[in-house]
Amino acid sequence: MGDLARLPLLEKAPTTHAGLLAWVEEVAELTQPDRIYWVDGSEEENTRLTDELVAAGTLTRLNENLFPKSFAAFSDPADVARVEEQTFICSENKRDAGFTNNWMAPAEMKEKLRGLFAGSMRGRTMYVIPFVMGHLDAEDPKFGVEITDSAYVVASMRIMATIGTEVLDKITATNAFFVPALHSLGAPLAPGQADVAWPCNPDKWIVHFPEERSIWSFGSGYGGNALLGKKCYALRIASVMARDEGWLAEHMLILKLTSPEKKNYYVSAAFPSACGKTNLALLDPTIEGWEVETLGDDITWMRIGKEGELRATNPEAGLFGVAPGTGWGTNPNAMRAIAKGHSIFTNVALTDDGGVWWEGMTDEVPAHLTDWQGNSWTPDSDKPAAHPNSRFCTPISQIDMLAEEYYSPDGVELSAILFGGRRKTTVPLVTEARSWTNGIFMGSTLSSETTAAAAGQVGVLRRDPMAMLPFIGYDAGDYLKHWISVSSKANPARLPKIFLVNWFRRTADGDFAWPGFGDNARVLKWAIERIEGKADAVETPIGFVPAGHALDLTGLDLTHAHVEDAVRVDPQEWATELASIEEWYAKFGDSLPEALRTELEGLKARMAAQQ
Ligand SMILES: Nc1nc2c(ncn2[C@@H]2O[C@H](COP(=O)(O)OP(=O)(O)OP(=O)(O)O)[C@@H](O)[C@H]2O)c(=O)[nH]1
Ligand SMILES: O=C([O-])CC(=O)C(=O)O
Ligand SMILES: [Mn+2]
Repeated sequence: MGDLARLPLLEKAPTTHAGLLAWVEEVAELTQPDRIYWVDGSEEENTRLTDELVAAGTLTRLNENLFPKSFAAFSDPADVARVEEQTFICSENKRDAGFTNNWMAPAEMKEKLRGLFAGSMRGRTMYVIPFVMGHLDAEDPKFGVEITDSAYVVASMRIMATIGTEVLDKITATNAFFVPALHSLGAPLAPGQADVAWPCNPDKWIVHFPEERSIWSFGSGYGGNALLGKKCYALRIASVMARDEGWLAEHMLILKLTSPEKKNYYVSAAFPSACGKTNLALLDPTIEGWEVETLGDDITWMRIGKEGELRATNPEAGLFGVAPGTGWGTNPNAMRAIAKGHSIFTNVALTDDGGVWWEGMTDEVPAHLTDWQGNSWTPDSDKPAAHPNSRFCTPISQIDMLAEEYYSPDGVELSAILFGGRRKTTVPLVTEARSWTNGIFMGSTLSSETTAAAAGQVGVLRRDPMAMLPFIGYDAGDYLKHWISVSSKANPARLPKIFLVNWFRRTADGDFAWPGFGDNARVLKWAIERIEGKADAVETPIGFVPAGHALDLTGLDLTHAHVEDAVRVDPQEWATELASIEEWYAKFGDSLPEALRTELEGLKARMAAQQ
């Protein structure tokens, strides 16, 4: 302890992990906080921190009878979503970041960041949050330590991950490697300077050093920019770890489906941000006899099991879900979980009785609200009451339908993988891939119209491979090769079937071609029946789509012709699509796996044969 005595800020450090102590000291020297606080993760600590956040005006305490132990936060209007333009993968070589990422040389970026972080925590507390993504008792637990000057981040990380003393003790006892994840709001306080409710900096930098496995995030307090265990670690850094260690880190939900015959199936699904993962994960089936339970709603780690099966786990402990559109009608399971409290809402509207509201929560629109920017709001207002990317942050354990397998470090064997996006046209409701590699092709060419989950224009069509475009921590072509190489180690008979889905196709009248939400269980049923060799399909050049009569429409006001329309493969639309896919693949240059180019050639040939 002799060394520690020279570090007054670290005197009471609850660890002897030399690497961790050295890093905490280095960061404290750089950022100059008023004090250092080691987060223990306890209930008592959470009460204290949230009390302080209420006093500071960052959190608004909600009506205890409506949402127990819950709070609302309202961000700076310029800090409402992930900032992809300011997100960087700083690998040693530019080539290793690939064409899908922003890149800067690590030394240059470090110099820039050191300048930004210098003194950035003045007047604030520096919180040290030990955390683990996935199970603490996993064979190879994935540890991280987030240093942040935001107590809102501490309270949110407590919901989203396992944090605190039990994690730190294991890091110390096993002298474990941890991902150093440094976060600052970039809003130091001069002596006597009053704070604002949502401190942040107009200059935002979300930076990853993949070889070092470290994260530096500056200037934002929001979601995926600031809760560094989530997108930054569990996807971007983890995808690099996964490449090196032979597994996959994916932007996927996991659900468990039980058939009327009581057989269990596990399904994962990759959809881009705000394209329906949380809703599908918490699905309330509208067909008799089929049951859904949840394992995860946003991130899935997959590896090949001992028998060559593909196994999946969810490394997160909470939901950070899109609020608008989440309602008693569309997603009652999410609403029940939220209603249990212990939640933090960001950028939703407040009701006059101290509850929260957002567009789509209830059919009836309240007569008066306070909108997310603090303005008085009535149904006549021309702006939405809640920000389109407003979020609820809720412990996953509050989901009544949480599958017990969520708690198993071994995870579950997948039977099906869905890839999906938000496409008004072209992409059928559901298409079964012709083969595993054809399914990887579908994933690699996945496309979607952009949403409010990231800063920038909404509704622009872009390719989003495996829904990982903003999250692949290395070269995108290498990432696709890795998918092929990992799965080549599986038992081919045990590999899941792959399906492409699109809940967002429109009819000629502009309506959704498919009711979606709970009715998506009908699509899952067809997928499972295909796995069991029981359901009819029609072969198209892009894959197999349900025959009109093959989708269970019991209780729906839809006809077989309606289904045929929803799964139509339109030659004209696909001619345009093929040109767009060619353009997309050209961007990969040499790094595109040959097997996928062959898939594209096959699709072109099948299309041409149809003309
Ligand atoms: N029409 C239609 N809309 C849907 C469906 N599923 C989800 N949505 C809407 O899509 C939006 C986003 O849904 P989420 O389930 O929160 O999306 P997500 O993929 O979990 O989003 P992230 O948390 O950003 O990754 C919400 O407004 C939903 O109401 C569906 O089946 N049909
Ligand atoms: O990361 C966030 O801020 C929210 C999220 O889940 C996503 O955008 O996919
Ligand atoms: Mn997400």
